Order: sequence, then C-alpha cells, then structure tokens
Amino acid sequence: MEQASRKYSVFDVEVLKWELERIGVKALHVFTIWTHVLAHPDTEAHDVPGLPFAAIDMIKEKFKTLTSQVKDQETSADGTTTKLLIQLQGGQSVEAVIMRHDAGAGKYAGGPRQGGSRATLCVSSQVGCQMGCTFCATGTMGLKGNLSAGEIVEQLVHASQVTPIRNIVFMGMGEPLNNYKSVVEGIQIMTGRCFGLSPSHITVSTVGVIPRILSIANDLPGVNLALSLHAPTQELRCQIVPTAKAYPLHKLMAALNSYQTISRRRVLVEYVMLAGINDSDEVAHQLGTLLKDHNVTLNLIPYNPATSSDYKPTSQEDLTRFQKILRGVHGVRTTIRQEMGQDIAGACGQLVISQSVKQSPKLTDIEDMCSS
Ligand SMILES: C[S@@+](CC[C@H](N)C(=O)[O-])C[C@H]1O[C@@H](n2cnc3c(N)ncnc32)[C@H](O)[C@@H]1O
Ligand code: SF4
Repeated sequence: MEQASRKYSVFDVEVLKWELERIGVKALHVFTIWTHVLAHPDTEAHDVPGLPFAAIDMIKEKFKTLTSQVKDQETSADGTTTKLLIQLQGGQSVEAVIMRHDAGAGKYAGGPRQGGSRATLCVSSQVGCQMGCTFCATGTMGLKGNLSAGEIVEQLVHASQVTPIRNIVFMGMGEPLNNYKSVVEGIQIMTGRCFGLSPSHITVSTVGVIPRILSIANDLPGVNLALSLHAPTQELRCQIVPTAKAYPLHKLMAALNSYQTISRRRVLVEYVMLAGINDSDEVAHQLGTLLKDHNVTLNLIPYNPATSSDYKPTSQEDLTRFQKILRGVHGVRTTIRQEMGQDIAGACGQLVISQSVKQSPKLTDIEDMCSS
C-alpha cells in the first residue's frame, strides 16, 4: 500500500534490486536475503551474514523482513480450510485462504492437517475492488488500495508457515489484472529459485480486463488463466458485470482466442450460478454454443449469498441440470466448484472489511461472502 512513511518488504524485488544496485551492491544478494528471511522469519533482513555494510544500512533504513502480519487464523472443523486475516502496513487488511484438497471431510477433524501435499492458497491482490460485480461483496467496497508485489508474496510466506503450499489462485479480494505490475512481479518471485512454485500451479482469475489478458500470455508463460464469465450474451452480462460495457463479450472472446493462440493453455471459465438470472435451460444452450469450440473447462460456482445483493443460489438440482446440458448436449467440460470451509465462512473469495484491524481484530469483523 502507498503511504508516506512506508518501509518496503524485502520481497518488493524491483525496489530491493534497484536500491542495492544504487549503492553498488550486486542484485545477486537478493536471493541470499530471501533465503535467510525464509529460514529465519523472525529475524530482520539486515541480519543476513555476509552482506556489505552499505547494504545493511540501506536495508535497515528502507526495508522490513515482512511488512504484514497474521492477525487471526481460523481452521474449519474438518481441517480442510484455514483462513488467515493479514494486516498490511498502514492498518488495512486482506484475507488469504489455505485449502487442503486431499483432506477428506472428517478425515482431519480436530485440527489442521500438517504437511498437506496439495494445499492451495487463495491470495488477494487488492484491498477492495473497483469493478462492482453485482453479486460480489468485495465490489461494494470500491478500491481501497493495491497490494505491492511484496505484500502479495508475503501471503505465501505466512501460509507456508501453516502448511506447504503447492498451488496459488488469485481469487481473493481484488481484480489482479488491475494491479498488473505487482501481480506479475509477485508471481515471478513465487516461481523463482526461492519459492520454486511451478507456473502451471498458479492461476490468475480475471473478470476480463481485455488488454491485460493479451499481456499475461507473454509476461507469465505457463501460468493459468481463469475468466469470470457469468453470462453467455452481452445483454445478460451487462446486468451482472457492469464492466462488460467497457469490455464487451465479443471482444472478450476474441481476447480469449488470442490468449490461447499464444499460451496454448486450457482456460478455466468461472460462472456464478444465480437463480432465475443465468441458470435457465435457454441460457445453458447459449453458453454451450459460445464455449463448445474453445479449449476451456467451465466451472459452475454455487452463489454464496452476499448481504449487498438480492440474488438467490441456484438449487442443487438445477445446477446438475445445467451441467448436464453443457456436458451432454454441447460437450463442454463442466465441473461444479466444491465449497470448502463453510463453517468458517467459506474458502477464498469475497470479503468486506467492515472496520480497520488496528485494534484486536477478529475474523468475525469480516463478512466473508466467499464461494469456491
Ligand atoms: C473474488 S473474485 C477475484 C478474482 C477476479 N476479480 C475475478 O472476478 O475473477 C474470484 C471468483 O469469485 C467469484 N465470486 C464473487 N462473488 C461471489 C459470490 N457471491 N458467490 C460465488 N462466487 C463469487 C467471482 O465471480 C470470481 O470468479
Ligand atoms: S468478482 Fe472479482 S472483479 Fe468482480 S467485484 Fe468481485 S473481486 Fe472485483
């Protein structure tokens, strides 16, 4: 977050490299600093052995090991989901959610599973969001700020202290492609030597910021794209997703084509199921016709009621019927998103920060409208 007296995170790589180079210290030291910080998260970056004095003084003055801290942590009764409330420099907060896919319901009841091999971390890229999707609680906040690359990476650092993380999804608060530079830098760090995550285990979810969809294929090769579509026609999409007016459906589908020409990757199409709005048989056929010739997996997301909207979730029966039309008639690979951690108010996704967490925050201070 931008503020006058801020210190940078040591994971704000471009700033750290630039400041090191400015005082004549090789940027190679970045890796040494990170390795030290990850091995000793409680010590300061300037304690790193072997750093030149000039670098130590500069780091003391301008950088912190971690600029954010976990203020609360809650795990679902079945042990599958852990939600971290993370306070940023300046007092605002975001949420990051750990989901353990191989922890069967009840199997790990009584506590979080340690050492889970397939854990996915859902990260936030912004505080709030300016896109205003009508079903999304985060959208009602407006945009409060962009996370720096360091603040994005720090969510991984915090989560890794709970359990090893294998996958990252940018499906928390915010529109990642509206904070493009930080998201790209953050992912480059996550897939670099220190964290070593595979690009194919990272997914960036967007509501459809068309110019950036084209950039991401070049800037983040191997990283997955998820596209939040929610409607098969321009008219219906405009009702649900206001930014569809600026980024119309025909241009979005053209951007999807261009992305896939460059990346050659299957895209996850997300579709929040809203009863009586976008879940009829007619809409299912329109969606099937739109998607059948694309290399996509359609992911139907059960709507999680948000206080800010009057939408109702589609029934289980209608969800299955919708899926059958897409699969059976149009041959579109279609999955239904499994909800996890409902007893702790959902997995990764929507949240509204109802107050600053400067004073003893509780997760109950947050209304989490997460799906997933
Ligand atoms: C919170 S968004 C963040 C990423 C990005 N801004 C986007 O829209 O794709 C992640 C996913 O959650 C979905 N979502 C938002 N509000 C929801 C709700 N109330 N119920 C279910 N899913 C929701 C979005 O449609 C999107 O697919
Ligand atoms: S769904 Fe995504 S783009 Fe839309 S308001 Fe929520 S966070 Fe923003």
